Amino acid sequence: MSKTTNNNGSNNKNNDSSDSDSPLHYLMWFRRDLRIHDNTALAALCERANEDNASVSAIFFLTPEQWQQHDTSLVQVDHIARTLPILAKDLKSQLNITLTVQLCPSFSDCIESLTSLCKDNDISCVMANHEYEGNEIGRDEQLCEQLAKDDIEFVRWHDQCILPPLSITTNDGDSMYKVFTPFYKKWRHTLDVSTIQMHDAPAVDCDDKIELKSSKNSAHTADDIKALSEEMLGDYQKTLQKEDSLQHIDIKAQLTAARDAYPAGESAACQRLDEFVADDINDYDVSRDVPHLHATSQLSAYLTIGTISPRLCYLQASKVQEKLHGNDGDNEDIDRWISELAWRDFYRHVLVDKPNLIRHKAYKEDTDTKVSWSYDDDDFQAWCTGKTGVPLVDAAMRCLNATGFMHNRLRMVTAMFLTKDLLIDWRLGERYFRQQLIDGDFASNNGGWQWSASTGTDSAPYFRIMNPFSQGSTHDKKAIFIKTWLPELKDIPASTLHSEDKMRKALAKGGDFANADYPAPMVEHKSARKLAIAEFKKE
Ligand SMILES: Cc1cc2nc3c(=O)[nH]c(=O)nc-3n(C[C@H](O)[C@H](O)[C@H](O)COP(=O)(O)OP(=O)(O)OC[C@H]3O[C@@H](n4cnc5c(N)ncnc54)[C@H](O)[C@@H]3O)c2cc1C
Repeated sequence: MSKTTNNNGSNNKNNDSSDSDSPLHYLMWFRRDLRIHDNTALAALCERANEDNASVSAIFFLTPEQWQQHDTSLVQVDHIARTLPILAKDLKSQLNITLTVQLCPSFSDCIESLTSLCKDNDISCVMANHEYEGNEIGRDEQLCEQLAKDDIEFVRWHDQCILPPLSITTNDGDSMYKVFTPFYKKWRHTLDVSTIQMHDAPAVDCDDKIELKSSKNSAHTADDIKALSEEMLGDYQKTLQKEDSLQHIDIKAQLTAARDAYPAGESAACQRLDEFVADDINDYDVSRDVPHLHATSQLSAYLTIGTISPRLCYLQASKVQEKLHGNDGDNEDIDRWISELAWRDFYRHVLVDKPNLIRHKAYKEDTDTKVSWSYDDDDFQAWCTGKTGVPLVDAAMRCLNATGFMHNRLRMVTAMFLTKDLLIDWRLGERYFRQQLIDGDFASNNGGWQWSASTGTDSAPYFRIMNPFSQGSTHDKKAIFIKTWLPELKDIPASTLHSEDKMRKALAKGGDFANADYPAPMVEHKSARKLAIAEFKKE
């Protein structure tokens, strides 16, 4: 286990149970790790509590102001809100821990609340899992200082990745990999030669529980947590509804779709993993690029808020690989899926190595001065609303707006279209995705956008620009996905939908589908491609 602490974890007067007869109280601070199994901080805290005969309480802060500042989507906030009562029940029944959920709009409120919670309740040790984004790091550092003043320990554990950020370094020293393939080889090798640690928390023995004294904006039972979370969600929804840029989203329909697709809680996430590993992983390499098949795991929403551990995902996939293909057995499907989990780790490693990314900087800094990005609002709105006249792009954007999810291949296609065909600044697309995605996650989203815009580390070469029409013909041959999301195109043959020239002719005055309620392609791909390449070639 690798951890960071505001002291060395030893000789702390508060944690020496022999010093005093009064029982010790410890606190688990849940953030993006809303699960019980293989939660590194939770396991460490419960083990220590049992050694010290201490009680354990848990806290989660609802931070709507901060979420809004980070463009967290309503569907993701809803997913968190739906998960909390389930977590509260599981903690109580399985680990003898009470979860308190408290409304603390911003991170500075969290620092204040947590400090007074610790003082008021005689809490001597707080544990949490690391978060790697800028504001989160700043919050934790400030809190560390605050708590240290009162000799309260604050210990953080690496938990979000399969292998902790900065742990995979180049062979010649300690620099970080900038390219995925060598990173992946080292990552795989490290996992092959060492046993991966899973951390399951023991139930807490000490019954001397404290009910956290906190403000009226807090809840301690599953029912009260549900009510408080729903109230916060309603306010969050109202705030977002005021934003002009989101007027085209049917928020209620999006919420309903996301709730149907993503039942909340750790058991639901584990069930999804089991089903994927049993039914779909063996076809992954072939089917993962066909959007209408839904052949990927759809675990990202759970991984993002931490209702499932990435190590469990890796272990389950490895077990199937071993069972079906033996110890040395390579299997392209399973290898491919594991490599996607490694991409998730890779982008977190990149973020920790280059914290500037959080300040909206391009990884390849020269692209920030060289490329004259467009900020044309009409073009951007056409992309957001799925009205570009490019069927695969529009179908993907309408799917995102309606469900809060978009298939990986389509994320690449739509991101490339925005940044290369429309030459719009990738940061606008990155933000829009965060505002809609249920799995919105800074590192993976930023990584995906900078890959597509050719501004990132190991990104797509600037001259290799996807043609969104050919992408349709390769990955949605019969246009099943396109027609699902663009019913106005249902009568147009797939071969027409996959050809820019044919579409222009079909939709033009006198064309076969001139009456279709659908615009002609807003740019000519061939000339847009030339312009984009010229921008990147500039000295
Ligand atoms: C422009 C763009 C933006 C993206 N934004 C996000 C985001 O905000 N949050 C997010 O989780 N993923 C993001 N991705 C990565 C990827 O699209 C999603 O993780 C994937 O579509 C989720 O579906 P799944 O769970 O079925 O994935 P599977 O194919 O089943 O993959 C398993 C897991 O591996 C991880 N993973 C897969 N592909 C990638 C990838 N390219 N980069 C990083 N991790 C990956 C995810 O955690 C995923 O759940 C983005 C990709 C692009 C190109």
